[in-house]
Amino acid sequence: MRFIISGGGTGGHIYPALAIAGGLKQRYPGCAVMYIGTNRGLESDIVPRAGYEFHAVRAVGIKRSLSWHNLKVPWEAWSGYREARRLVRNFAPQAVVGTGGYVCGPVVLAAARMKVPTLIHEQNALPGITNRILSRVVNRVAVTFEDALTFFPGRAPVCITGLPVRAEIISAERERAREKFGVQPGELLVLSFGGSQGARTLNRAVAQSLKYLASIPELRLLHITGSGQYDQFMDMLQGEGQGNDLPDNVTVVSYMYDMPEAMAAADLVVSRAGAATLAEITVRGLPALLVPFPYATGNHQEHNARALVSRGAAEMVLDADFTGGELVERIKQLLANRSLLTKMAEASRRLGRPHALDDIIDIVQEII
Ligand SMILES: CC(=O)N[C@H]1[C@@H](OP(=O)(O)OP(=O)(O)OC[C@H]2O[C@@H](n3ccc(=O)[nH]c3=O)[C@H](O)[C@@H]2O)O[C@H](CO)[C@@H](O)[C@@H]1O
Repeated sequence: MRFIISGGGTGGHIYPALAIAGGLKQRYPGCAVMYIGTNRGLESDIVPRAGYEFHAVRAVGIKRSLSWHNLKVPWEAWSGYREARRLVRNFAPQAVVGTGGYVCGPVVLAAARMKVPTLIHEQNALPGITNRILSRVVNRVAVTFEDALTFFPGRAPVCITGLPVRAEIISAERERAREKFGVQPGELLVLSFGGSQGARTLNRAVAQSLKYLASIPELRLLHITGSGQYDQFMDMLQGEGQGNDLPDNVTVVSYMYDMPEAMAAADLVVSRAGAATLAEITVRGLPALLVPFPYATGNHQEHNARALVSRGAAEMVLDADFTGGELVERIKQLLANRSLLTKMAEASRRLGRPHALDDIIDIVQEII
């Protein structure tokens, strides 16, 4: 068996692509997987490290504002398409899977026109432009959120599969994890973080409210600042009159390498609304307070957050309104209403899709 996977630009498209590549290797032992990306995207670094054969093609996105750059677009797009066509022809895959990002355009289009079975996976509740266009030519579309269905009214059948999460997110044991993070029986662990890079808005709100949060006896806080933002967070704490010594029930780290255990130990998550984060939260059945990153393309994080909020799994506060005072208010309300927290947890679990990867590979099996 031979498969081509394509998706790139940011980690948000690449990690699901790698998860799908891994799923194919498991389902079809000995299969060959080729990954097509661009030389500029993060994929040119991550994919070879993950041990996959990597090829680059040219791919361009149209700038939304008037720009000279747009004059180059037709030529670059045509060149990329021809490069992709050549790779598909020579590799002769049984199926091609795209996970979004500009580079998917030429690759999936070339495959579809050569009658190779194609599937695209969309991570967000508000689909990206490339996937929306490709949905007209592919055999199948897989989406993470039910809310994305309306954007794919074309002829290809659309399935809700969810987004594959790391196996450890599902398997991490809660009791062991709580012991590891020093959570005492009866304590409620709030896990706060701002996506893979951290988020200044969350850091500021946590710094502003730390004194109050630390004074709640049944609460324990695990806050992740983001790799580049730890020192800045500590400066913010100083500015709030909090010394460098953190209260006993507060732990602050710059990056959490062990997110599966942190999620397993948590009772409430405060975070941005990236698709991977939400897939992890819902697979673990955790209630969440979401603060969407307002500058994500098309404001898609707000759409992602609303997909959880509208089903009672989360509350949302917009970035502009998220202050220390607001965080305290929301946490106070949730602590005072444990039955609401339980209901949110149940709603979250109902949205979780622990079998996302299997379901996606099943679709690949169907189209070949
Ligand atoms: C800023 C931005 O535009 N982000 C987009 C990007 O998300 P991006 O991939 O940056 O962010 P996500 O929230 O989807 O994922 C963050 C990942 O990092 C992990 N993590 C985070 C912090 C930490 O300390 N340790 C750790 O392991 C989380 O567990 C999660 O797996 O692509 C997604 C899918 O297209 C989109 O939904 C997001 O909106």
